[in-house]
Amino acid sequence: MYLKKNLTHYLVEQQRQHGVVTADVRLLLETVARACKAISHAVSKGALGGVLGSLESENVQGEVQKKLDVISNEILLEANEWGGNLAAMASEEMDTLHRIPAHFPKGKNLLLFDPLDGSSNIDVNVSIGTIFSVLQLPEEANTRDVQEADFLQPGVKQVAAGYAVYGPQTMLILTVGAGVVGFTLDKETGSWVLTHPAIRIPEETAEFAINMSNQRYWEPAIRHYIEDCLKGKEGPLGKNYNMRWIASMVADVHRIMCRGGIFMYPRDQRESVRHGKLRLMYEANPMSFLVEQAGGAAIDGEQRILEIEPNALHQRVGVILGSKNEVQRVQQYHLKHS
Ligand SMILES: O=P(O)(O)OC[C@H]1O[C@](O)(COP(=O)(O)O)[C@@H](O)[C@@H]1O
Repeated sequence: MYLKKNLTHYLVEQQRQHGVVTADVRLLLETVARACKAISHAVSKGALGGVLGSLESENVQGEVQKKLDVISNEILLEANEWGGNLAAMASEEMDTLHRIPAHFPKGKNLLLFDPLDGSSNIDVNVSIGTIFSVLQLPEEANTRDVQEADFLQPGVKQVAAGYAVYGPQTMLILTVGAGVVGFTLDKETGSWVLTHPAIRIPEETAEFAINMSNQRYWEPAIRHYIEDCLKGKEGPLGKNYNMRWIASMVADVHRIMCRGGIFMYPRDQRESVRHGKLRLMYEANPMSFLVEQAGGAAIDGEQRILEIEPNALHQRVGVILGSKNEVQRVQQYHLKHS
């Protein structure tokens, strides 16, 4: 064997032997992966490429955009416009949907992405990533212009999801609904090599990830849970917990994919930010699909995230995901304290 199994080989197998991915979704995923390579290249240049720092613009959420947020968004749009596999795209960085221009063939899928997640880490050389989700275009939209409402499908309808993490290695973690696999970018050959053929999240953990500085805004359930974690072996949970917080969801979730843990960005008690920080369509849904496919669980507090009926493209939700038994434990705290 001279060549290691790569992304194309894996996807062709999923299409031909297992029938879990269609030809157009396979080609679409290859294009997204190609875009991630270009983003990885831009990220790795840093100050040498003049790509660090902020712009004067704000995105639809009122957040200041980093240069690399905008560059990554452009790369994903440009790579995916002409392939004929998509009807429209939606991005955390754009106010509304982006229809495939009329001079390109219109496909039957929808792509959603957070082009560069973990903005606060871009300029300080800490891992960041790209998150993406693929939905099918509803039948009735084939004969008319795509609308925002066509994207508002619950996460269980996703046909594929994944993320690329730009860290010490560049990796692509992917699900097409048949488990979770991981590829490492071989920068010499430019190939996404299958290095993690069956990612599983351990059911038990004693490691949590949460931004502790928001403690005063948490719901009572999360406050009680963390208080009990901090009591360690002598407390009601009977074990000593460790805390990790990178502040890039991609990197925090990737750690959980590798060794288990629980990640929380809970809902906020303040009226103005009641729904939490993370976006359902670009962050919570794709990550929940991946986590469940790896044997973990993902809830907003009480409810399974993948079953939430979305009401807006940029909707925010509480996110609690990771090792199954620990997520269920937090769900119990919610049932008890709500
Ligand atoms: O600044 P905080 O509260 O630590 O938030 C960090 C969280 O925000 C995010 O960076 C998302 O926000 P951005 O999309 O603006 O990057 C997540 O990746 C991360 O988990």
